[in-house]
This record gives sequence, structure tokens and C-alpha cells, in this order.
Amino acid sequence: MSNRIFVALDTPDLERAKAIATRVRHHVGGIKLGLEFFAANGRHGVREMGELGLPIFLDLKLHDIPNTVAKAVQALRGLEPVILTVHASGGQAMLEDAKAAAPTGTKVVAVTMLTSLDDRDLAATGVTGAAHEQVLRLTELAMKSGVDGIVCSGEEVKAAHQLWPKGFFVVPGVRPANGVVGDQKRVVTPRQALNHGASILVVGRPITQAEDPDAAARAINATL
Ligand SMILES: O=C(O)c1cc(=O)[nH]c(=O)n1[C@@H]1O[C@H](COP(=O)(O)O)[C@@H](O)[C@H]1O
Repeated sequence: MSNRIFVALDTPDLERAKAIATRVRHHVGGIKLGLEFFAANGRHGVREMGELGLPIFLDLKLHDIPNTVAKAVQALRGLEPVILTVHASGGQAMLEDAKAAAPTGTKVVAVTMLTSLDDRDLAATGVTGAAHEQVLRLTELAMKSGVDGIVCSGEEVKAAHQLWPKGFFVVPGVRPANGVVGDQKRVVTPRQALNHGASILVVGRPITQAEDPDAAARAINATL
């Protein structure tokens, strides 16, 4: 089984991102570049990271009116990420237009409910019911919209996978047993996430903030 871990290189520092990616490259399946990295380094930085030869997951969580998201996806042409994120709560038209604007080789996946939110946070945004229900509602919407999959926590991936057997499931907010949780609120171990149907795992700080990122990545792999 090819390596299912994408390491989240959440740093504005291009050289640091390159250094970590080079150290862990034999123990991950790809690298994820998100808002912090892209705000600091933009297209140039993504291109530079692409030269390492690892698949790139570009995580911008695009969320706007359909036309704006479609134009943003078009503006990313030439970067060819293997995965690109949008927010499911942008609605069906936005999801459809994002997918239509994306290169064929790019999986467009919809973030359902951020793993940093719990039921109380959700209620405060005006969504009644449990996180679990909201994730399934947004999974349904994503499936209907023709995107390739969703992002959800390991607590929901089993139910989401049952709802969408052909979907692609990105599970972040995973932590080695008794790992530091930080701002994540809905966390499972990498092994549990895979057991419950995750297609890929996103791991950031447990690797990037480890004394020895290489050893940390290897240790996580040893549990899979
Ligand atoms: O789309 C994501 O990757 C994402 C969605 C989500 O609900 N929660 C979440 O943590 N992420 C990302 O996954 C990574 C998690 O990082 P760590 O908490 O450091 O492992 C970060 O880059 C987040 O932006």
C-alpha cells in the first residue's frame, strides 16, 4: 500500500518547508501546503516544493461565490496539485464550478466540518444538531456536486464512507496515541482513521514539530 500520509508543512518559511520535506520524503506519500505557506510563498513556493518530486496537496479551502471560486481555481492553473480543497458549505453551485474549473488530474475535495470545531462551536454558527449529522449532510451535498471526496475527522469517516463508497476521504487531525492535541477537537489515531475508511491522512505538527521529524514519520508509519 503506497504511503497514505501527507505531511502538512504549515510554515511561511520556504527553506524550512523544503528541509522538512527532504528529511521525511521516504516516509510520506505527499506534502500538503496550506494557507500559511501559500500566503507567504504563493505560486512560486508551490512550484519550488513541486521540484522535490512528491505529490502536492494544495489546501486553500476555497469558499466564495461560484464565479470567484471557479476563477481562483483557474488562476491556479499550471500548479497541478493532486488534491485541492474547497469548503462544502459554499454550496452545490460553488462545488460544481470548482470541479469544472480544476485540471483533470486534481481531486477536488470538500471540507465538511473543521476538526477544530465541536458541537457547541457548530451551534454557535447557527447549525443545530451534532457535528456528525452536519458532516453527513455536507458529504451528501459533496457527493451530489460531483467533487471527488471530502475532508472530515476520523470520528465521521466511517459513516461518510458508508454513505459514499466511491468517495475520497481526507482525514486530518490525527494524533499518535497520547499525542499533543492542541487546537484539534475531533481526533483519532492514524490507525483508527485508516481502519474507518480514510483514503489519506494529514499529519502536521506531530511530524513538523518533532525533535526528529524523520523518526516521527517513521513511528507513525510503523502503526499503519
Ligand atoms: O483541510 C485540511 O487539511 C484540514 C481540515 C480540517 O478540518 N482540519 C485540519 O486540521 N486540516 C488541516 O490539517 C492540518 C492539521 O495539522 P496538525 O494539527 O498540525 O496535524 C492543518 O494543515 C490543517 O489546516
